Amino acid sequence: MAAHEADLEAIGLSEGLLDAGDQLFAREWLFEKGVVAASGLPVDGRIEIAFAGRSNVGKSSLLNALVNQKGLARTSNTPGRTQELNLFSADGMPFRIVDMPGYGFAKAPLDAVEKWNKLIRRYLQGRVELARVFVLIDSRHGLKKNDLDILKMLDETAVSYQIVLTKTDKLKPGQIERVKQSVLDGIQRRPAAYPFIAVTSSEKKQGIDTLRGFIARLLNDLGALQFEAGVDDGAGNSSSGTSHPL
Ligand SMILES: Nc1nc2c(ncn2[C@@H]2O[C@H](COP(=O)(O)OP(=O)(O)OP(=O)(O)O)[C@@H](O)[C@H]2O)c(=O)[nH]1
Ligand SMILES: [Mg+2]
Repeated sequence: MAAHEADLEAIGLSEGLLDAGDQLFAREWLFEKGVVAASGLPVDGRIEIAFAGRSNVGKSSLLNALVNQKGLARTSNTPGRTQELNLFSADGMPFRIVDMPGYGFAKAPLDAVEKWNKLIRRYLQGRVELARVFVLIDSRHGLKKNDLDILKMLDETAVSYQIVLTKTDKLKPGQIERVKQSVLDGIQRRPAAYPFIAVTSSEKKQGIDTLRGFIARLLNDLGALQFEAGVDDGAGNSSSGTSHPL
């Protein structure tokens, strides 16, 4: 097995899953709707994958990098840009992506921030369609108290989540390794945490293909999609390339 394949397998991925992930996001993704209260959420049963994190951590930017469409989700230097649950979908895809308002400090009136916090908690705790939360952590800051509060809540409600370090273009490789290790220590023994930290930069488009691969794996594991992307074994038999348990 090539070193690259072994590296992928170690994190639960494969070439087939990376290809499948690329295919998912080669389509045109569209803004579907903005929701200010849980009662406004769709009832079509489609799987949801949400981006959560402190204000300004880079949720909307990461979503744009994922779908490879620059201005799809609105981004801003001012914390508190995303103020609703913004739903994005693509034709023929059995899942949608949800860009969430941030928690923590925001340049917005206190009552607005409280309303978002309520909406965030309500959504993360009570949405059966929610299959995975990517919890974004700014690589310069690491896990903070309000991140830990969210992780605890997700553990208690058994919503599967995965940590994504953002803005790693702002750090040196050694610094990235240190924050990655400290975050990994912080999620040890957390029941709902996926045991791998994704290292990304939306600015430099780093780690985005890995993230797509994780989404492909999730959909495959849920039985929502079966990928054709195959790995030929040399004898003319093609395996799915998606059958790598952790
Ligand atoms: N250097 C760098 N800057 C980034 C990266 N991702 C996002 N940013 C910047 O960080 C700021 C916040 O990005 P957003 O994507 O709006 O963050 P958000 O988490 O959606 O913010 P809220 O919606 O306000 O909670 C913007 O100025 C982005 O340009 C990155 O990978 N590298
Ligand atoms: Mg945003």
